[in-house]
Amino acid sequence: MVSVFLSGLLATLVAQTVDAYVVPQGKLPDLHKLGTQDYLFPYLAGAAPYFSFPGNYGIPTTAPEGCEISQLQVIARHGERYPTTGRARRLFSTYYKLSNYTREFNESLSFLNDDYTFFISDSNNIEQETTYKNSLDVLNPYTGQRDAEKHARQFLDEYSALLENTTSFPIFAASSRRVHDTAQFFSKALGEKYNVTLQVVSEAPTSGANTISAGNACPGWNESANANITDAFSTDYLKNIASRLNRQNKGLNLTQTDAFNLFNWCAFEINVRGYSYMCDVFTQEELINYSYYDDLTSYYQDGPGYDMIYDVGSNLFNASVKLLKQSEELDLKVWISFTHDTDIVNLMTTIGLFDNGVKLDPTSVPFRDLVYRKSWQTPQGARLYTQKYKCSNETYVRYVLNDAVIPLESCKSGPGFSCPTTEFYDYAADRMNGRNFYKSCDVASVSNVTELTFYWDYNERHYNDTLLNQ
Ligand SMILES: Cc1ncc(C[n+]2csc(CCOP(=O)(O)OP(=O)(O)O)c2C)c(N)n1
Repeated sequence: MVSVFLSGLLATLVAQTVDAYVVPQGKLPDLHKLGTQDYLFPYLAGAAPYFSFPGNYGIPTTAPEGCEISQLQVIARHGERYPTTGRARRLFSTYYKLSNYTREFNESLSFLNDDYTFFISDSNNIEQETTYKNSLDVLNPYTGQRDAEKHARQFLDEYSALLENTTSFPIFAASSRRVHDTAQFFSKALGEKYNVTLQVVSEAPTSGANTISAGNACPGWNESANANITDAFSTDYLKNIASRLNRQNKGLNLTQTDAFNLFNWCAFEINVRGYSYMCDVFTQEELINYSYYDDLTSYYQDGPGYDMIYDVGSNLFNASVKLLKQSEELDLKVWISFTHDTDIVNLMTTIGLFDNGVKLDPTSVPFRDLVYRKSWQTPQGARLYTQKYKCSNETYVRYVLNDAVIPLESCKSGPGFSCPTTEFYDYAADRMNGRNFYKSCDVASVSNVTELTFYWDYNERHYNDTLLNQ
């Protein structure tokens, strides 16, 4: 009797354990495609899964011989995700067009003939991080959850010494749900030794300057400010894709907008499923055009091509420099924050990491002189590390973006191509001279909060803002 009861209990337990891991299995024939498309990621406009920065000179990211890290700041993008509401709407319109096609598909679209299911199968997932649970294939190696967990382990591997005397510390997250979830996956993956308090800092415009996401509190920003420049980029590559697919599939009526959407289909399907046959639609030339269009629009909307961005990025840069200057007095040596891609791009613009003064050319793809490659800078899970280290009696600052040391072109005389702090503080002051986020963005129209304080007042305020699906 007891043994019957025990075996019943065991069966229930096993069923529960197994059930906890029930996620879609994926299709067997697609096994060979899973996790094999990394070579495309640098061309997918930052929508593809994480990849290390390709412009890497191999400078070790660890502190140079004889030097010791005294402060680390991490600012990271959320991980792999489902498309946003706007993107999903556009993707569905192209998907409906294809799903209403009544003939057999040919050539690169023939994968749609098989029992293809669209990768957004539950609208609740829109805007959200991809996880083991909501991923469309149990073997998807690119979930945002896994990325954050792996990042946490990599961080511990390199920097756990900085937490030697600190087991309780804050991690800051903008209040977007996917950003928060990434911060939480990261925090949990640090292990039970650490007691992390997530500080969820509002990204609503009312938070004004006290935000990790200045881009969300900048009413003065105008998406079309430089549209006259970016619109000059030829859309022939999109027309070519549409006409090739229409030629191969009689009666199909794809437009150049559909062709543009297919790039997002390719990128986000990889986030969700771990592979995408849609990526095989493009030629290398088309991928290059697409990624350059992303560089170009980012440069003129969120980078050095739009003067206001130096003010926007100064909100975080100013706080970062303040933390660096206070490193001796502060108990905490590690400052970790999570936010959106544009905020990191804005920050890097003010820092001047990818600004060689050459304005991006909208009339053709540059090869030799292109240093502003947004499509390389902020893939899903992107991470910018600010390192401060001490060697003998000197201190230095340098940046590591997505596993690659990116020296400051005008200040790199220190060990490991770092910038001596004495010079760095002047450099930073110069970059932010006359810059004012609050004024330039007309923040006063949405908030009276003029200063970023969360790094200094989190202990009293306990930031715990409502999460937003944006
Ligand atoms: C300076 C600035 N203000 C406002 C915007 C408008 N804006 C567009 S996207 C975005 C947030 C980032 O969203 P998303 O593109 O979904 O990036 P992700 O969350 O994937 O990192 C903002 C604030 C902007 N791009 N730049």
